[in-house]
Amino acid sequence: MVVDMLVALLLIVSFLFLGHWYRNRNSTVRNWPVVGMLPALASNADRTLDFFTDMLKSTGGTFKIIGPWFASSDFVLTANPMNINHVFCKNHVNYEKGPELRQILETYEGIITSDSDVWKRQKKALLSFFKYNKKSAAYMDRILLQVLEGSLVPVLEHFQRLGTEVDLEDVLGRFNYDYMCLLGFGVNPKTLSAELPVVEITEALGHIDDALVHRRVVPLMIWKLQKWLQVGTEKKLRRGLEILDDFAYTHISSRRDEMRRSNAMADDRFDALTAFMVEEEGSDMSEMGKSDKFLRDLVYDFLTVGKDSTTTGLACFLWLISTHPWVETKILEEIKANCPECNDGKMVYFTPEELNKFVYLRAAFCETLRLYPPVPVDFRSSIGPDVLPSGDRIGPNTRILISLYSMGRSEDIWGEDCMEFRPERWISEVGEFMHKPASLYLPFGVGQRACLGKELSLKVMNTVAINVLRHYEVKVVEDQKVAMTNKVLALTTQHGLRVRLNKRLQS
Ligand code: HEM
Repeated sequence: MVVDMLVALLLIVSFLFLGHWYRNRNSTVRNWPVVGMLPALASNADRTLDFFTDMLKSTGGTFKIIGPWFASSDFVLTANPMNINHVFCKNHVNYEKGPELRQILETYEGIITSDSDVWKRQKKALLSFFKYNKKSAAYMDRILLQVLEGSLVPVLEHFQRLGTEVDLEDVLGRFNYDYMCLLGFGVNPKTLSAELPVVEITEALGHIDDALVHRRVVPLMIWKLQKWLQVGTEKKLRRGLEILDDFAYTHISSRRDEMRRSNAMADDRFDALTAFMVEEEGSDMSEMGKSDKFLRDLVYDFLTVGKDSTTTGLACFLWLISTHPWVETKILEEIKANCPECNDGKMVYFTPEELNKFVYLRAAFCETLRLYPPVPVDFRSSIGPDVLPSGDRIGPNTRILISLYSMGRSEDIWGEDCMEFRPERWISEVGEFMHKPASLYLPFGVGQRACLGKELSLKVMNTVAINVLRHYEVKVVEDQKVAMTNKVLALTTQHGLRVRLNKRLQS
């Protein structure tokens, strides 16, 4: 009797298994019973972005990833321009960041993860700062020159004189951090100095990032258990958040004190925190908008949102230029043509209009961000059911991953040479810059949730690039193989960008 039951059970299991195999026999990625596509995802964990790109290539641009049944982690992956336009623009009301992302960040409600009213309030506050008026534009320019002349140049000079190698990504990260602190709270923490000191707050931000990536990839119950036990990345996260809170609240209260004392915003003071506090006064912001927690979340945005993206953009640009000498030659010619008087060794600075004259430089940056978008994958979650232009059906509460990385490497969009770094693809026969439609090229996102710091970061990246390239030849050290992390949240190099700097002879 028992044997009969076992045989029957075996037959049923075999039948189900064969049925499952038959249904999935043509699938690009094997979908196993119980564990779904987890084995394929796990075996490609060190090349997730490239794995996504390969899959999307062989499936026409949209693909459903099935996670283990116990983890409810299925998602739709797409790099189809029409789907992206649909999700970001046409039917954006049906797609939000979703509760899952917020659960990962817990008490922090930064603009990147917020939705509905919280997002509206944060966007209003940030726009009040980013909408350029003369005062804010002058402040942004002044602090950019301050960090460039006061920190970046002396540090690069130091390493050039010593002739030793330096991790340029680390240097650029510190540069951007100091700049963002000045922009965000009017304080220069001077993390960029020749000693490259260990800085508690940036270390804490690193630990927070690691833990958030961990929470994103492991099932919810695993990280909740680790949190409860206070082990691994969860332990570091807790400490990191304490340091961050301390940092943010100290700045908020000292700024409130300053404002109470002076009762006005000094003309030379146009950091975001001060701007938000001024905006608070008598504004229609709710009590929540006026709270210290709201300001803390905005401080967190400033410390995280743009700093790493700008660093990655610049580091990848300088790496690609150093490995494509013919591109470097053209950029140097363009710099010389546009500022013939720039031979005195001083920093040069350009307005956005003047930067438009640097057609080849602009093309080289577009090409860099095409191949290495600092935000490689964007997330959305559906509210109700929908049908994508590709014909794929979307259920309610479905996670959608939009691979900007795969889009930038799509043969259908960029042609057979899509993997080549070729700035010329952005320049017309008459030498003019050729724009690409926002539905095909969107390293800064598109639609309602597009990047608010795009203009600012382009200005910073172009200004730094021009000044570094004018003064130094950047040589990647021979034994370093530069590779990207392939993580979906943010692109960075795996082992930094170790370079030597040779002084350029001014001609
Ligand atoms: C190379 C540099 C940068 C890149 C590639 C980049 C890219 C992006 C992308 C793709 C998004 C859209 C995210 C989404 O749709 O979910 C975004 C959003 C955002 N970015 Fe950037 N960013 C950069 C620099 C900056 C800087 C320097 C700042 C601020 C100083 C900034 C502020 C923001 C903000 C506030 C949002 C949120 C907009 C919203 O959700 O309404 N970004 N960025």
